[in-house]
Amino acid sequence: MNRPDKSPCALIVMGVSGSGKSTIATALAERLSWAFEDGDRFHPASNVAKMRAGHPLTDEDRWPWLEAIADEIGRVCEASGHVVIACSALKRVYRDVLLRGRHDVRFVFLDGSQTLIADRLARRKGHFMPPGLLDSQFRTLEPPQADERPITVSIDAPVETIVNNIVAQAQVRTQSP
Ligand SMILES: Nc1ncnc2c1ncn2[C@@H]1O[C@H](COP(=O)(O)OP(=O)(O)O)[C@@H](O)[C@H]1O
Ligand SMILES: O=C(O)[C@H](O)[C@@H](O)[C@H](O)[C@H](O)COP(=O)(O)O
Repeated sequence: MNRPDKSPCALIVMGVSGSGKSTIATALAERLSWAFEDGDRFHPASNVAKMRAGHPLTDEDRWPWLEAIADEIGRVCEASGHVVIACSALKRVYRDVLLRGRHDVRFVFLDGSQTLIADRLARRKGHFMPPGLLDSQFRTLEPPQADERPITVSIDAPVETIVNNIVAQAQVRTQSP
């Protein structure tokens, strides 16, 4: 018998660079009155320097980063808190590291074409991640499968519409608008 799904204590907004993770996660956290965490802050400086120099990360680069985010999820959830985290979580094995077997964490997959995302990245200012790494991001991306119970939303819409679509699927309590 499937274990009943607990209402989530954490939502991980995932997708390739430029898909809108930080933007959507911030707006979603505000709508839900949950905490927001940008997964980028858990990177060691060496990872940021590597990406800034135009080199994709390897699995070995990502394990400590993913474990640090999983630790934060555990801290928040064990304290009965709630958090929206922006984290690319490109591969299924990365998502397994983040979950640590929990049933009260769900992934929100920001789904969009490479063309649309490249256009948005071309206009983004002041971020360390070069648009030239987008090809590598899509090559690495393993879209979540049905058994991962993702909340999948198209990014080809205004931010508020995307947030509404997430809330409608996530079965979370919201502040009255
Ligand atoms: N729904 C949207 N419509 C239009 N522009 C968006 C939307 N979501 C994000 N953006 C813009 O796209 C760029 C990438 O968004 P960002 O949140 O930085 O993505 P990520 O955190 O996944 O790298 C930013 O310049 C942001 O302002
Ligand atoms: O390779 C990865 O696993 C991801 O790219 C990740 O390491 C990086 O933190 C973000 O992608 C930063 O860039 P964005 O904020 O543009 O996603």
